[in-house]
Amino acid sequence: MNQAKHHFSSSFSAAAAAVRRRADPPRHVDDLLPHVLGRRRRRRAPLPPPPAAVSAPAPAANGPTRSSYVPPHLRNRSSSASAAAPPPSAAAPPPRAAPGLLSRPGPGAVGGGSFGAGAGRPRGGRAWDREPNPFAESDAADAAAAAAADPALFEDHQNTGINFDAYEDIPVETSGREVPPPVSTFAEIDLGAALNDNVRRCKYVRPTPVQRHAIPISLAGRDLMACAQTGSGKTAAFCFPIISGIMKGPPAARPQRGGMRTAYPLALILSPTRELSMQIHEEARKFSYQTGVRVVVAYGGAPITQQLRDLERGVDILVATPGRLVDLLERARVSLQSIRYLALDEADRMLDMGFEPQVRRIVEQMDMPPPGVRQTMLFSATFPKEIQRMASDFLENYIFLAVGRVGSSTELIVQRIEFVQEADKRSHLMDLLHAQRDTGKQTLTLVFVETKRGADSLESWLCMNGFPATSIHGDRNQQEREYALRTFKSGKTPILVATDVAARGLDIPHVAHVVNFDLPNDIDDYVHRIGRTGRAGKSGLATAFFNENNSNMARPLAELMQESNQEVPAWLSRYAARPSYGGGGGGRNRRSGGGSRFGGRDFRNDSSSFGKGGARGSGDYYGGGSSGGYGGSSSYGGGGYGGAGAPSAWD
Ligand SMILES: Nc1ncnc2c1ncn2[C@@H]1O[C@H](COP(=O)(O)OP(=O)(O)OP(=O)(O)O)[C@@H](O)[C@H]1O
Repeated sequence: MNQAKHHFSSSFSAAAAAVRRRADPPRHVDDLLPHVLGRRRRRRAPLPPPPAAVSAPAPAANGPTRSSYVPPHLRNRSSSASAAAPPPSAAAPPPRAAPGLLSRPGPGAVGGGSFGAGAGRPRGGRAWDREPNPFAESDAADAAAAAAADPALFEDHQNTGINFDAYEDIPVETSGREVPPPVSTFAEIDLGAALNDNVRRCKYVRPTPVQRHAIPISLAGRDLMACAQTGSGKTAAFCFPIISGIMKGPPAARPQRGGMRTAYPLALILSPTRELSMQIHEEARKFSYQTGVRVVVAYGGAPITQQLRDLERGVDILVATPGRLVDLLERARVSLQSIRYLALDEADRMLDMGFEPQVRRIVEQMDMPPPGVRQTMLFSATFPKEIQRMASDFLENYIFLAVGRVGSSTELIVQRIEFVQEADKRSHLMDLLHAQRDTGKQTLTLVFVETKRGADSLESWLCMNGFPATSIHGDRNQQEREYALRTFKSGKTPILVATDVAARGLDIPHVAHVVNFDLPNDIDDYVHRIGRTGRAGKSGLATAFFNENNSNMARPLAELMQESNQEVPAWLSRYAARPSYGGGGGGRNRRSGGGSRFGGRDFRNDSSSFGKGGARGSGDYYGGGSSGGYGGSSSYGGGGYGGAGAPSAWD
């Protein structure tokens, strides 16, 4: 075992040494591990032309221009409404527009009832509002990089997908009736001029595979259950159709009931963590900039008063964590009766035992329109069949989309498993960090541990040993959590020690290395954790420390690694082959046999299921429920999640 540890440590050091020998300083994690990545390395595309060209497109001579753009659902408004709210004009900003604050349609102008009918917001009086430019920061960074002629910095702000070709040969499965065909380019999709402008501002040159398939399906009004690998662009895949649909849809009818201060969003996006909700909100704000579509976020741990004020100013898209949303619904400050679109990000997490009761309450027991009336989209990188079965309650005549295998990890992430005894973990981590430091490259490292106490103690120990670190977990207050993320992102504390609260969805640029200091008990949690690196076509490195305590993970890990073309250490294969160590006792870790995820992917095609809801209570949901069952996952219980049924500690 020590031999195995030694082998991998030395291969890492050899990689680092090889990097040091290079003439050019390495700028990428590919450079960190040339021996591993050599066989898969792709040449980086030449830098595209300066972004100024794409961020400020010249209006077409005859076609519709941004200056004449009026969201379609406003075009047939009554003359009194139009008199009160002149059409928006990006070309003719209001006199008070300041740099970075561009004009947008005023609250009375867009969204009809959705913009706070009965929500107490001024209607018709104010024609223009000031919408902070969500691109200001990246534009400034681009400008600074261009001025400094530093191509490295410049490259970091490209979203052209340095290695997006990596996704091209991924197998795609769709099932369901009359599946709309995929598209190859954004130009083929009628998203609307204002949203197209934002796609360009985001520097998305072409859609990722999940976007190519999911966006046409959603634009066709179909319900969707979509599974695609971490970092492959699922956020835009559900945001674009929602924003486009709201822009083009009919004005919302003013609800008859409800208090004067009740907000009536048209779309609801639910996500499991506060930080992920904040991130989706930021993304959605960029996508909806100057479209007149207003996005508000509500999550726990932050003062509710500001969120109430935001809601009062009007909301089309509400991004929320379940706990805070239930609170708002109970106070009658939000009504779901106008909901047209429901999206669940990390849908499998939202429907496992920790969240399911709250989510069912929101979706089924409040005033939300039923499936078939609203449009529902469920997205995740992992989708166990038992969760698919539950999720089908929320859907009507839906299409199932799998980009890559359900629950697989991307080949962009180099996975390494090292045998490390508990007592040696800290010194081993130190070796890795030293090797990384020796490369001279400033990168971010995310270290996952199992418990909140473990996170605190590892953070202190790292700091004491000269490695600036911070931590995020459920016992830290929201301010501390946000501060930790900020200092990590900025590189001030380039090591973040985290529980599973940071495992899902977070898109942090420059995370080059994820270390599973403690492995989770659930292979899906592992997939999400390592997915914090190797995103958007970039490569990444994930190292996990394995020992006897993780024996139930041997088989699922070996299978996952094999599936994503990783070298499986011989000792891990031997562990995996032991009948008692395979994690084959059922529960979530079972990847093969029994019609689980390794076989068919849409549970409706599984011969053991009987269509919608037909197989509930049988098969792999309750069956085999020994280890690794839903409530028993210590990554949720002991880690950041506070135990099954207790997500409110961190939402
Ligand atoms: N078409 C595109 N072109 C270039 N970059 C893109 C495109 N679509 C998304 N991205 C970028 O890819 C990154 C990952 O996207 P996103 O966070 O939506 O991934 P995800 O699939 O939701 O991942 P996870 O499963 O971890 O939640 C983001 O930085 C996003 O800006």
